[in-house]
Amino acid sequence: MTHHLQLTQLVDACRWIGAKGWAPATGGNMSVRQDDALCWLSESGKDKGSLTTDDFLQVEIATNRAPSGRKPSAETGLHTLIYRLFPQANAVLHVHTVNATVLSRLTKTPELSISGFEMQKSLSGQTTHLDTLTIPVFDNDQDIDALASRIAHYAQERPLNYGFLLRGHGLTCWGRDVAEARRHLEGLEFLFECEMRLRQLERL
Ligand SMILES: CSCCC(=O)C(=O)COP(=O)(O)O
Ligand SMILES: [Zn+2]
Repeated sequence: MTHHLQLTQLVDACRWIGAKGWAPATGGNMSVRQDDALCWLSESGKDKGSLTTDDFLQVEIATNRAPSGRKPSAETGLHTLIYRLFPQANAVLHVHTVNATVLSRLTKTPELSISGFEMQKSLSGQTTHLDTLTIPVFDNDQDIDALASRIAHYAQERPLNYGFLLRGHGLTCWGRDVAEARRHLEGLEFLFECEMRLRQLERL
């Protein structure tokens, strides 16, 4: 599928994310890969629920530079890191959901473990609720280069699939195309909601 079609699908995904309330107050950023060298990233500071194709900027994956001179997302360095680390990743979605924000703060350890849910199978490669899903949780950082280095270091040591949490900040996830990235986002968010509700009820 050409990147033009993927960009149209990404715009649809952004509207869906906005309607879900997962990108409040300009939070979140989204991208698709064009090829090995370039991706299209949302412009910084815009309401991500009402973007058009004109609100996406071409960015060099190797350098984070935007040839247009316009300002791509403040979190450009995380998108390009994912495209460098995972050649099969072609779409990246970053959202500020309440569940991701709160659960990442409740998780004091470097990883969130989730098991026992049928919906784990919404994530590619997962075949049973009996497996334990491991989602890394990285401390948030305003220094995106430093944050990207920590994530790259983690990926050298441990499997990094589907996505990661940024503590007190949100979820970044990806897929082979926009449809898979959307499914991973919806599946992970469902699992986070279940985990949150279970924890609340278990404290009663
Ligand atoms: C009020 S959102 C704070 C910045 C952020 O975390 C985000 O996801 C949006 O930043 P961008 O530069 O992509 O608009
Ligand atoms: Zn963010």
